[in-house]
Amino acid sequence: MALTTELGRQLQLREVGGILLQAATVDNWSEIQHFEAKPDDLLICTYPKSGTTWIQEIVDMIEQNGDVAKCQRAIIQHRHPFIEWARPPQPSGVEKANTMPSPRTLRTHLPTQLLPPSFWENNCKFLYVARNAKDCMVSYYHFQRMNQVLPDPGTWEEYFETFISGKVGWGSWFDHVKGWWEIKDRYQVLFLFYEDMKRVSKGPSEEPLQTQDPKCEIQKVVQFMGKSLDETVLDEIVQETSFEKMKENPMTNRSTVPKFILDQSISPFMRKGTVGDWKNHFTVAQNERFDEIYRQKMEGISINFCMEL
Ligand SMILES: Nc1ncnc2c1ncn2[C@@H]1O[C@H](COP(=O)(O)O)[C@@H](OP(=O)(O)O)[C@H]1O
Ligand SMILES: CCc1ccc(OS(=O)(=O)O)cc1
Repeated sequence: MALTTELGRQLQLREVGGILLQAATVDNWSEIQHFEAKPDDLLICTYPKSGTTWIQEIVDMIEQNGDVAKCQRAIIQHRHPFIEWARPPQPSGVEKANTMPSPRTLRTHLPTQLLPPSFWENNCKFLYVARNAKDCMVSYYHFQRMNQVLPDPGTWEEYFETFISGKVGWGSWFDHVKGWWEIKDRYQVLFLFYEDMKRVSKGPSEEPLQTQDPKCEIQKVVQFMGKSLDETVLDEIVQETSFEKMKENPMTNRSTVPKFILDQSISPFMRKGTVGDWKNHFTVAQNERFDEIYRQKMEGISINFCMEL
């Protein structure tokens, strides 16, 4: 039984263009590549574990003009079709998107080179959220521990090697972030950072004014979406999309996903939601090695990540 389970976990990822994806996604690749985007589509793009669920909830709250009850209409995974998602016999992400009325908000973890070409051809809006690589690695490690349909991550030391070699679902963090950063001025891209969304605003004596202050970043999203919201609605969105609220919200915390898929007794989906948890995982030697690899892989890229707040 243990062997079957282990084999089942190991067989879930296959490559397309050198990028590991879920096997069912690869089986459905032709349908995904032929997906017909529309000019008014908004695509939420992230590398896994970068705050996808958080930005989805923010976007939905904006779309619903801050109406909390409307955001409770469905679990977050069902509100924005995940275009490369396939798990037969459930409808695929493409099928869900095709039946959705416009204007549509969709989501993807695909790197730029694997995105269905129609998104570029239709000059769609892309909302990209990036998270620093070290916290992303930590979050992905715990996610693979609790996600029973993904490969077992092994020990932290083993996972460190797996992650830097890009042998994880959706490929290398470095290539993903670089790819989206490099196209951002040629297309309609709003490029946000998880760390900016978490930044605490300080008072005159450096005292924290709030536990979390993503209002400025939320305002950027509102403008990007071509909307305008009152200050009180913005404040409501800040409150409702805080880590603490979303951790308790069954529509966002994945508590409806069965334990044989996501075992939250191993690690909760809403785990810590902080910047800098990597310091509790990286050894000094791993940190030095990672920084050197980062320098090499991100050479010439003018992107700055905040590693602690
Ligand atoms: N409202 C929120 N504020 C801050 N972090 C959040 C959040 N909602 C989810 N997250 C964090 O985002 C990560 C999941 O990302 P994704 O949705 O892309 O899978 C998890 O990180 P941690 O594992 O570091 O806690 C999760 O806790
Ligand atoms: C292949 C790993 C993986 C990563 C993320 C997934 O979905 S979600 O972003 O948590 O909804 C699924 C599989």
